[in-house]
Amino acid sequence: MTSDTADAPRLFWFRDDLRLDDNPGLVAACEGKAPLVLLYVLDDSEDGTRRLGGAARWWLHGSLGSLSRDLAALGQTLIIRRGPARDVVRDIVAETGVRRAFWNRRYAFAGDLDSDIAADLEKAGCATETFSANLLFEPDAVRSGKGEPFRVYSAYWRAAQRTGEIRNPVTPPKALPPPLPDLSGEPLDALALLPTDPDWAGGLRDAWQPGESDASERLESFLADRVAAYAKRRDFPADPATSKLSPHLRFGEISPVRIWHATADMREAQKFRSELGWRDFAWHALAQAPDMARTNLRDEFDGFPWAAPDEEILRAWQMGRTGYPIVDAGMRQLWQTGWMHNRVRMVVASFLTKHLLIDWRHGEQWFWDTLVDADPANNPFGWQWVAGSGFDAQPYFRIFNPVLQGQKFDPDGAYVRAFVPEIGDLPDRDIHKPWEASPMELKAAGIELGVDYPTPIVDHREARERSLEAYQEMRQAD
Ligand SMILES: Cc1cc2nc3c(=O)[nH]c(=O)nc-3n(C[C@H](O)[C@H](O)[C@H](O)COP(=O)(O)OP(=O)(O)OC[C@H]3O[C@@H](n4cnc5c(N)ncnc54)[C@H](O)[C@@H]3O)c2cc1C
Repeated sequence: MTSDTADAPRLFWFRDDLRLDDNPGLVAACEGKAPLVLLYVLDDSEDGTRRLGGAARWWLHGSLGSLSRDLAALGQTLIIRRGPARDVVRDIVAETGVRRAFWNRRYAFAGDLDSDIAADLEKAGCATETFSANLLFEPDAVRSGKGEPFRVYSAYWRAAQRTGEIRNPVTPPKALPPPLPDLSGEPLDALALLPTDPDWAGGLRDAWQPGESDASERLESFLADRVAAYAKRRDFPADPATSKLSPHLRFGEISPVRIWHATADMREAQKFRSELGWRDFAWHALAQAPDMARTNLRDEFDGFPWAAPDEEILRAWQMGRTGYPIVDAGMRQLWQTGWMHNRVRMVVASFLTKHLLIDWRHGEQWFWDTLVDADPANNPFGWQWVAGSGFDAQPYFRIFNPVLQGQKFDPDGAYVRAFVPEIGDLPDRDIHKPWEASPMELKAAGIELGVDYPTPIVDHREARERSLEAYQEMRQAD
């Protein structure tokens, strides 16, 4: 390396790794004294990445604000720019004379885009160095004995753990090289990530604080108070039993490697750690099928006879007005807080695809727009898993009964009462099936069914038969 290159400014490009702790690319970029450009690019061009939905944009605003403040405390500046990443990165390198660029790796379509950008930069005389930072095991690192990727989680996870030690986390830099004077970006507000007219984000503000420090506090409190009961209580949506780290992980405010090592000596954390394995597995699947948000992983589902789109029915599901309390509670939790409990995600996704026979892509898109943790791998993976079209999926013919799911996982109705308050005065016996309450009970609870709360939009038994027939039709056509 010439001294010219050693003194030239360096670039670290932040993407889904909005943190200082355990950020290998950032640490490498900080070696030496050359000035450092710290860049974030908001790319809505859909070239290699998916345009973020509304709730995720709200989160991103908070996360970038928090990162900017943390960097400012170390004398640095986050340069925020907008536009197709390929153009923005190429331009900033030309503008600043950067000769070495660093980033943490992305995968699937985003990985292809990064390879194109690296090739552009090499041509312009700028070397690139990339790092593993956001998964425990990168998608290509886990292979069967025959060198094949996996389609079954249990085999994948066994093989992953045989591939060797997970790297040690790196500590955050104590000091950062100076910024380049006179280099400017856009103010965060100019990205217009927050909703204004109307401002629907009140519930999100009440529920969350994006940013690295809240992520690590959440991990600490989870490990101190809740991890021991996680395996037993994680399916009960009224319990604060899970970590709620998903949006922090989605935006890389906390590293899975940091979490892995923080739980190394906790036997009781095994189940929790295996959920991080599912996250890796979803990325392993996305790397095999980058179009997973649009294309069935099992192609016999291409012939599935989904119902013709019915806006009114879809709207009832989206707004939590199906008449099935556990489904409605989940959909309202999502709308109000930008998050939904995992068990209930499975129930509402099953209800959409099986009871309503609506193509899973409609649900996936709604989640993409409304979840603060909307994730390019986990979201389509979760939808295809429930719909039956995915890798290692739940069989299509396993159809959740929303009443039984409610009674089993929300036995005293606390979750339903929190999000469907208009039926909150029904006795526990009826809370998951208000249509079976007696006229006297309904009156005592102040409910007129069909007026204050809907009657079920489909009958469970009929819907179940219809969806099993649709499944048979697909199998016969295949
Ligand atoms: C239809 C459907 C859609 C989903 N969409 C998303 C999504 O867009 N983003 C997302 O992060 N998760 C998604 N999930 C997975 C799961 O519901 C959430 O990760 C989990 O509810 C987040 O809550 P938590 O952080 O408290 O999880 P915890 O139980 O505390 O788990 C810790 C972490 O492990 C990962 N994890 C947990 N469960 C899963 C899982 N089943 N699959 C993959 N990773 C998992 C998450 O990163 C999570 O934060 C979806 C699941 C379904 C059924």
